[in-house]
Amino acid sequence: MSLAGHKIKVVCRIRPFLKTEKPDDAVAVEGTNVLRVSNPRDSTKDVKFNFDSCYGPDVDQATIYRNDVRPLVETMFSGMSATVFCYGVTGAGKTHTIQGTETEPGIIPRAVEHIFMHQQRDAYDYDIRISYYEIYKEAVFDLLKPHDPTLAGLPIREDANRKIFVAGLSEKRVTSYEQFDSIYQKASGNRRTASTKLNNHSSRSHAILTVQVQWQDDLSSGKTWCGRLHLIDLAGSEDNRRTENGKDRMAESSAINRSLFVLGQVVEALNTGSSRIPYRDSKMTRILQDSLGGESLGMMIVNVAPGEAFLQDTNNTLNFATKSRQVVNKPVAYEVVEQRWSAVDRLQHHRGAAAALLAGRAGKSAVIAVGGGIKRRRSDETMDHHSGLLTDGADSVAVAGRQHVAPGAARPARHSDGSIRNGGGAPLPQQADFVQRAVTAKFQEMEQKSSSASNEIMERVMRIEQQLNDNSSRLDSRVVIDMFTPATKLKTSRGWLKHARELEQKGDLEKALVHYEEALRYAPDLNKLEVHIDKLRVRLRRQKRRSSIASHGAANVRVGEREGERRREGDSDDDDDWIKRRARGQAAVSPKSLAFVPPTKAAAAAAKPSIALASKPKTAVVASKPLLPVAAAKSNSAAAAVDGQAPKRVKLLSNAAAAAAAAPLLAKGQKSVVGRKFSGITEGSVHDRRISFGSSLLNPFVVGGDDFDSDLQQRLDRKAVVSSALTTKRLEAKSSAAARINRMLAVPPTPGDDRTDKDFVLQGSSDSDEEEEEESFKAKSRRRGGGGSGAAAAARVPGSLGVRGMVEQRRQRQLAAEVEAGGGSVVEKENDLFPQSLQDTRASNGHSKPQKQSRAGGGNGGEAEPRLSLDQFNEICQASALQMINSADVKKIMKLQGIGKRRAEQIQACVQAEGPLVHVCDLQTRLQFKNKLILGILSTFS
Ligand SMILES: Nc1ncnc2c1ncn2[C@@H]1O[C@H](COP(=O)(O)OP(=O)(O)OP(=O)(O)O)[C@@H](O)[C@H]1O
Repeated sequence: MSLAGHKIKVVCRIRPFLKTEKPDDAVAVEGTNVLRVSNPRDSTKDVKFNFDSCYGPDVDQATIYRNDVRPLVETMFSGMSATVFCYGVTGAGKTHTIQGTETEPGIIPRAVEHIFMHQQRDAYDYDIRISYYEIYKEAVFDLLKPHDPTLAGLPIREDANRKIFVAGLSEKRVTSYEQFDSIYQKASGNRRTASTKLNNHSSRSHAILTVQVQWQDDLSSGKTWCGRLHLIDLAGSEDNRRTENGKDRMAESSAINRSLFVLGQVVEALNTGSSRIPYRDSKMTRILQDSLGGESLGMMIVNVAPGEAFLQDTNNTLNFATKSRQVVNKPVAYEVVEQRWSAVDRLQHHRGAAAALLAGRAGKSAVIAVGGGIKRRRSDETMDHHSGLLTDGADSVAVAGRQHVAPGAARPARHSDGSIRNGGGAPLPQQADFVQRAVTAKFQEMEQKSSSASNEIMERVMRIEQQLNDNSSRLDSRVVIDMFTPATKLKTSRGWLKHARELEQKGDLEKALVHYEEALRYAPDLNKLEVHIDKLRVRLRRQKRRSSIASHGAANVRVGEREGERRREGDSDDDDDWIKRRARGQAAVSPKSLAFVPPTKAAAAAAKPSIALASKPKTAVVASKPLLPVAAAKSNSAAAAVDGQAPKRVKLLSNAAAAAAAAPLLAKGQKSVVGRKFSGITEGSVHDRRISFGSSLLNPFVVGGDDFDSDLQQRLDRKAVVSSALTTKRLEAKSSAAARINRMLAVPPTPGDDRTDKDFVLQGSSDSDEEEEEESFKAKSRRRGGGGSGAAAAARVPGSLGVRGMVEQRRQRQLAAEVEAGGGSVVEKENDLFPQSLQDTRASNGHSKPQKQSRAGGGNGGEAEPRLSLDQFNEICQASALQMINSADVKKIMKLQGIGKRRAEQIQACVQAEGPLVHVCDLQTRLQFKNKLILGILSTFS
């Protein structure tokens, strides 16, 4: 039986005036179902509302129950679900209506009493259970259990019949009204209430009591029916200006108002036929889902507070109630409400299924009917359909406790070999025993499987729910994965694995690793995969190290080529490209760094070797013109090797020479050897460079010999020791630099100071600052080819000699000295500073000073220039920084380390207002700059 569209029943009740209220006639009942309300905008006019029933303030609880609620409760005994909920503003009498008082019991006690009376009257054995919970601040709490603040709210779920239920909610079986009353009173004490300005016992939550009645109408039929009654006391909508709620009450109030707002939206959506009904937008509407447009019977009691004071609220409430009246439910008839299988039914079903299975294995179809003489149930039919094992019961004969085969159907027979085959006639007793045993065993097995599976599923669901509650704010990926079934996990894992393998085959190890790791997340038991991932990680690390070494090696050589230029990461496009090409075997050496030509015959022919290679060179000769001073300083052994018979180590050559040296090897097809050796150079060079600063005989640009690899290996082994020593050195250097800066900061020199530090700026130059200044200007103008303008020079600030100016000055003086001493002309001179100091280094190491061919007649008569000490260099930095600062040019100033536009403008203003700085440290006194910043400025040039 099913009821066609059933509109929600709306009943209106006006509470009497409280003692504190001043009576008026703003709201009144006319007849039995009309409510007259003064128009809140114009009190001279009235607004009328029609409802199913309207009750004035003097109507008692019993009348309302008898007239409207009782019929609904009765529907329970037809296996239906019904919901009664009270709606209204705070203090309108909802709790009074649904719960009542001891002297005036409300709907709940009356309904339960009615159910028990029904039980006594009927012959059925009713199983009555109650559950009671509240929705407090959008969380569901079980009221039948003592309140535990540490517990998170319970989740709301939907069962297979799309019925809403609260997972994990406790149910209590009640056998008498007294028992119910004691439980209910205790549970009501757990409900959250508080005093507000409008209600001393204001409900702060929505409370839902569910009474479930279950019974079996006929033992032989096995039909179990279940009717449910939901009695809901909604919290009242609140105007916080009137309730004067505090912070806590406000939070509760906003949750209440929000859920009531969603309720309004649900009703609106139902009335407009919207495709989306926002039930899920609040817990309360989710609970009411079945009662609003669902399959329950619904009734809303609209509680109205009388008096003008509530007129606006009353109007809103009644408008909403009017809209709700249009909501149509489609209650489902009791015959499909719920059907439970008894254990006997299940056993019989499985017996039948197993017997059919056996018959099927025997090669013949069998039509076996099962059952104890009872009529077929709809659920049986469903099972039959799914299993495909049982056929229409109309053809079958069912006798309790025995199996019967349909007339004409094949029957199993026992043959001499004991096997069961198809045969005619009635089954033998042995056959019946055998089938019975097989069926029982099968049944037990299936039972076990299904119970363990359902246990497992339940456990999983509970675990997931727990995790979801624990991680309500964020959905952890573990939680998400846990939601998958084991089969899905495995499938997903396989998908990741497939992709990972493809990527690995393509050589994209990094991505492959990520995919493998994903696969492992879904299938953490795959030990082999774990091992494979570990291996892949090692491979990847190696690969990265190699490529890092390669790139550093290239950069290292580039450092040599650019002679002291600071290596900047990211400017190695060509080298990166080269590295890639090298990996493909298309390039031998970096185009920028080493002068190693591509292995083409044309290049080989074009190149003219400037050095003879040994007859059986075991190594490639790789060279680059520029040398780091230290590399050259350590190149004695290499030079010796060049002069010797077996050039196992060869000094760096010019680019062309290196190309020429490499060409024969390449031409002879020793590309691989060259490659390997080159690879050795590249790989080793990073470490070599570091080590060569120490004591190694090899320098980074010299390579060769069988012992190279072993030597390299040894040095790599010592890498850790050396690098830690280097770190210590660097730290020492840093701290000493900092100390120096601090010294400078402590006693800032002034232009008038007597410089006792002979290393300062220009060693051996004029004693006075004026002379020094003049000298620097001269040097500057000389560097510019004498074109320096006097005005520009005059604008220079004392002590602001630039780095280039100083270098130029020194060079000029040296040249003059050389010309004076040797009388020869300087034909060509190195422009760079370092080759000279390199020579000085060699000289100071006791080696004969090599004479450059280009210095015609130069001899070695020139006075060796003293090395530029670190202090000198710092002073140069200082001077340069000052020059930039005193230029008062924002753009220039901004080039200093740590100086942004704002600071630069500050400095500019300061210089313009107070004149040029004498010392960078003056920034501290003038502009309150920190020492750290001054250190940064100075480091611009270091
Ligand atoms: N029909 C009635 N007869 C007598 N007193 C009533 C009636 N209805 C309500 N009251 C009284 O009005 C007051 C407020 O009622 P109640 O607590 O039921 O309001 P409420 O709508 O549940 O408020 P809230 O939403 O804040 O919980 C109570 O003191 C209650 O006793």
